[in-house]
Amino acid sequence: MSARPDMPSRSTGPEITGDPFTHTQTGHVVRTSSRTPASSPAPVSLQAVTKIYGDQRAVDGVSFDLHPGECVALAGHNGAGKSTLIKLILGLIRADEGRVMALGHDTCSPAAAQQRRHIGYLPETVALHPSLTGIETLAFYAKLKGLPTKDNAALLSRVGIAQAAKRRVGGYSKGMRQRLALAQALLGQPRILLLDEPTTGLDPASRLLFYEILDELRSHGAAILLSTHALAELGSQADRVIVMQSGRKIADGSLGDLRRQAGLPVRIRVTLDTDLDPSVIPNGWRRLTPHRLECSCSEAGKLPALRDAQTLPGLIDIELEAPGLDEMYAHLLRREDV
Ligand SMILES: Nc1ncnc2c1ncn2[C@@H]1O[C@H](COP(=O)(O)OP(=O)(O)OP(=O)(O)O)[C@@H](O)[C@H]1O
Repeated sequence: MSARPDMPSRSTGPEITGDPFTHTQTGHVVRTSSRTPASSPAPVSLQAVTKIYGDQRAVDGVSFDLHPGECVALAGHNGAGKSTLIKLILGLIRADEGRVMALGHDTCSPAAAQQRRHIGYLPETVALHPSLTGIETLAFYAKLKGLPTKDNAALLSRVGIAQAAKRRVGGYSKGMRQRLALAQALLGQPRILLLDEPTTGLDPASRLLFYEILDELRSHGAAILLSTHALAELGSQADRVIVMQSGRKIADGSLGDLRRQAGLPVRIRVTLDTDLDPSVIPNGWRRLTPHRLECSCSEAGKLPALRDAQTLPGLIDIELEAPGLDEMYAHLLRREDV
């Protein structure tokens, strides 16, 4: 791959200052990630951005920054506004209100067009020409971006399809096409990478390779935004998760922040080797079977409940079940519906 161009010398996005909290429209507050330093320039900055189609607010007053080396997952149901946000950052569409900055320029300004070669984009639906070979496809995209083609063979190798470089794309499997599409997004080692549903159609091995590539790009300082429905899968790869609903940003924070904020119960289950007398079941516990008890408690109530569990006669096992990402995500969305 070619060397990464220099980062912009000054910040053009708003400084991250005193208030580390995101306030949602229903008054809920989520602490934002503390990982990103206030001094880093934000390669992407959205300020109160709205995009309207007819009477539909596809994106409604959304603000956030993406920092160098940061990977942010953009989650939300169908129609939440994820792809529209990505198109706004790419400068493919214009915001009706607010401002979208990428690499120091308003994305609708003529100067932004010069910067687009430093932005990698993997669209949700990948349309590759079936009669071109893999290496020809990359050469085509490199030319569009005004980049040299000398590193393209190495790039195909990086995404694991070097052996198919000279085969026509029409004969590629779905996973191979997705890998090739990822390779075109990586051309020129982008400083911003926008990935729309990137793991759709990838098998487990391809996913692992994809995560490995994400890590590598982050370590080179790329700012990555990836949209997903599969929060349980991709959320754990991200430094931060932004949850969208009906065009609005309803949560923004690390997974830990979101988990704490959702306040979902932790479940503790114990197995006993004796039939327990119901009169000795501690407060807050319920009997699942004569040998199994369960307690649902808050994070704060976890340790006291575990202490209770240890006093139970005939204890042979304790299982702890934290709320899953999908459960937390569903809870955040439900909460906003109220
Ligand atoms: N060009 C357009 N013309 C009219 N409405 C549009 C257009 N693009 C998007 N919308 C509407 O804006 C809303 C947000 O769409 P968007 O594609 O951003 O959602 P999404 O979160 O990416 O959904 P999905 O997960 O299904 O891809 C939807 O209601 C959609 O119908």
